Amino acid sequence: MVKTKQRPVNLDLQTIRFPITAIASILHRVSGVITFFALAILLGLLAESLQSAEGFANVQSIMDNFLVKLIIWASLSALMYHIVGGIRHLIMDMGYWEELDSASSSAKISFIITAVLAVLMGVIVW
Ligand code: HEM
Repeated sequence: MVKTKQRPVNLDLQTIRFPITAIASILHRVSGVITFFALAILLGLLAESLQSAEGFANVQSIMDNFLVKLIIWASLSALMYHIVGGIRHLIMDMGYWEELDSASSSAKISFIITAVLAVLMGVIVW
C-alpha cells in the first residue's frame, strides 16, 4: 500500500515571507512584461505625435487625463525598475554580489534607486 506523504504543508499565505532577493527577482520579470506591453503604447503615442501638428495636439489631449498619466507613470516606473534591476543582474552575471548579504543589499539599493527614479518619472509626466 502506498503511504501518503506526511511532510508539513504551509498554505497560510499570511505567514509566508519571501526574501528581498526573491521579491527583486519576480518584480524584474513582472516589470519586463509590463515594459513589453507599454512599449507598444509609448511607440504608438510617439508615432501619432510625430505624424502632424494635429497628431501632436491629439496626443496632448490624450495625455491630459489623470488615468492616462497614471498608466504612463506606472509604465515608465516599471521600465526604471527593469533597467536598474537589469544592471544589477548583469553585475551579478559578472560574479559580484552573489552572497546572501550583498545580494540583499543590492536588491534593497535597487529598490531605493527605483523609488527616486519613479518620483522623477512623476515629475516628467505631471
Ligand atoms: C525594450 C524593453 C525591454 C523589455 C520589453 C524587456 C523584457 C524582459 C523580459 C520579459 C525579461 C525576462 C524576465 C524573466 O524571464 O525573468 C527580461 C530579462 C532581462 N532584462 Fe529586459 N527588457 C527590456 C529592456 C531591458 C533593459 C534596457 C535592460 C538593461 C539593463 C534589461 C535587462 C534585462 C536582463 C539582465 C534580463 C535577464 C534577467 C535574468 O537573468 O533573470 N532589459 N527582459
